[in-house]
Amino acid sequence: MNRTAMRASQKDFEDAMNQVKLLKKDPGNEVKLKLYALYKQATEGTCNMPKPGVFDLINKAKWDAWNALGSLPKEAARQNYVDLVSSLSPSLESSSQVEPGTDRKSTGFETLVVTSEDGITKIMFNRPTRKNAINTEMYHEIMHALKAASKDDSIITVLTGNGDYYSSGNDLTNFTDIPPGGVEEKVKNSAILLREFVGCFIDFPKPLIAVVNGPAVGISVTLLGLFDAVYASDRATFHTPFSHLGQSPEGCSSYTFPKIMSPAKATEMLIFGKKLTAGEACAQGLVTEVFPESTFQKEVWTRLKAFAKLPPNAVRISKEVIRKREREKLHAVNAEECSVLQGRWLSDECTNAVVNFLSRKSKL
Ligand SMILES: CCCCCCCCCCC/C=C/C(=O)SCCNC(=O)CCNC(=O)[C@H](O)C(C)(C)COP(=O)(O)OP(=O)(O)OC[C@H]1O[C@@H](n2cnc3c(N)ncnc32)[C@H](O)[C@@H]1OP(=O)(O)O
Repeated sequence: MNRTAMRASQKDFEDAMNQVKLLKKDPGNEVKLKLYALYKQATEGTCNMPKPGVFDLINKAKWDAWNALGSLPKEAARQNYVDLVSSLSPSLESSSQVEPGTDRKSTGFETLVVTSEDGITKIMFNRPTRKNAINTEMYHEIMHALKAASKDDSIITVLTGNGDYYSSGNDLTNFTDIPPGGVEEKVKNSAILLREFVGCFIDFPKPLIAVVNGPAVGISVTLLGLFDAVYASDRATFHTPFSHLGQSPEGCSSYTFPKIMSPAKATEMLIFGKKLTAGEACAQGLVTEVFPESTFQKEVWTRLKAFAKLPPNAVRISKEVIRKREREKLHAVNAEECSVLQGRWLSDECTNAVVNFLSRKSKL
């Protein structure tokens, strides 16, 4: 069958939507407008929205692109969308072989499930049997997912965990994979990776929201200081046992935690490894609100869906106004923390703690 005779199925269409998020290169505004218009036409039909005001430049450009499609049938719009995405990404054909039951999920991630719906991109840590510990692949995939989310149509981005944990932090087996260049090379590359990883959170342009479904450890806690809101189940705990692990604070927590919760309270967490309950973390300002486990998911997602209906430009611009003064400072803190950690990772204190965990002699 030639392409014009083909009719893209709903699944082809959804695969193409996911593929757009994985594009390595920004396709540019013109193509993005075309994609937007075809998507709206394929899902809602002829443009039925009131024309935005002249000063609402972005929404007016979107409206114009959609309206220009006139009464193009939904099926044709769906096919044109799939064809356009396929022309942007030669790998679309092969990646359309997603497993059954993965509709609406993005493909290509090993350690995450990424979905985008109702104006919300959800990035879910997906290593539940390892308590969502963050291995090297997951650091890379989170960065990739955040970069895609910063450019997609969503209004807010949510991080959450699959299973009983939010995340147990850095996967301690990351310490065992030593390259031919030796431990010094490993430490240097890990510091570069960590700096880039935390940098993605510092620079993220849309509201970033953590839905903390269970215990959180290490870097998954420290990063919360860079989020715009943190909603927690009353089952969640917050633990940063850096001294116990012979390590030192990261994720800009050496700067954000004393500001959020006072220097003395930050000391208890970051130096003495005090584990906070969700209620305590909320009282200290690290958590925005705590919900009973029985109603957590329902209440939080209802609230997030309402946030995602707010005018996108106002939301994005407000985040920029709130965050921009601190950005340079946060990058400097991040660089310093990573540099200090390089020394820690080479220390006997750190080596012993990791060996004890991996040989099952210790747990938090
Ligand atoms: C040379 C330098 C390279 C460094 C590369 C670094 C890159 C950036 C680093 C950024 C700095 C980050 C710092 C941190 O995040 S510090 C926090 C690290 N996390 C921990 O120390 C947690 C360790 N885990 C535990 O103590 C327990 O597992 C836990 C209390 C979380 C849960 O206990 P529970 O009894 O409920 O469950 P299990 O222990 O049976 O867990 C199930 C299996 O999952 C494995 N697991 C869990 N967490 C981790 C982890 N963080 N790393 C590796 N593996 C983990 C656990 O071992 C179980 O596996 P098995 O079934 O095989 O036993």
